[in-house]
Amino acid sequence: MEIKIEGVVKQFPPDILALRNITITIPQGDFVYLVGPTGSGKTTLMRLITREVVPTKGRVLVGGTDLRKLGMTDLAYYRREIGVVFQDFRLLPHLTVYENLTFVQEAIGMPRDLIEERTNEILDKMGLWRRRFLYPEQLSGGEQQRLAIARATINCPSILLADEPTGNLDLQTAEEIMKILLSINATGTTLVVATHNQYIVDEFRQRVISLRGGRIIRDERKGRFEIDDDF
Ligand SMILES: Nc1ncnc2c1ncn2[C@@H]1O[C@H](COP(=O)(O)OP(=O)(O)OP(=O)(O)O)[C@@H](O)[C@H]1O
Repeated sequence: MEIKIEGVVKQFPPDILALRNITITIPQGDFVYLVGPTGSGKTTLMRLITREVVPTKGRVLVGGTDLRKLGMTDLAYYRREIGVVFQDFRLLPHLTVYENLTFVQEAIGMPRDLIEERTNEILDKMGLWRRRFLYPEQLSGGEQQRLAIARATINCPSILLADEPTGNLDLQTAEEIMKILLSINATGTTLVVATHNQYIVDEFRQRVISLRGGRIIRDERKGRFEIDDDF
């Protein structure tokens, strides 16, 4: 599903302009880093795509559908197409690794035998098989993020949004997470990754959209991190 953001302004009350006239197209299968200082609008831009944020002006089209026009039922179906990963993992603490994965499939009415098959497959792929009966707090940061990515992708979303996915991880673990995100992208999933991690952006070169004060100041294929000195 192509993401098209057209002339979007987002104002939060009373007068915070989080996004100012944003226009971008992200084709299906793209890999995009969103970079920029704190408060530049990265998270708000991602929340446009999940429709947690509705534009003050302009529109957001995903797969040709204007998100503003989605009713409750269609929105719920639409959101199945979007996986989300956060810096703080947001796993369910009272469920095991295995249950964190089955839970999201049960929620969309997946048949039990398929749930079991897909859960085992992804546990294996993410190197979490031996951890399957542990609880999130018993995992390392990298393992928790692998589990969060597994959970976000197990229902095969078209788009994966990752907000600072390597923020709490050391460099080696961050690299490992990036390789997983790139392998997911290689299967055709669109990736949008907001990050402050210069090393990762410069090491795994992809499209870089740079925001400053709610505006896009740069949009480059195989871009670099490059934060100006005046910020
Ligand atoms: N729900 C909200 N209500 C009011 N203001 C908000 C809301 N969400 C975001 N903002 C403001 O919008 C601006 C952009 O915030 P946003 O979280 O998108 O920035 P960011 O680039 O993701 O920052 P960070 O790198 O710290 O995550 C900030 O000034 C923020 O305070």
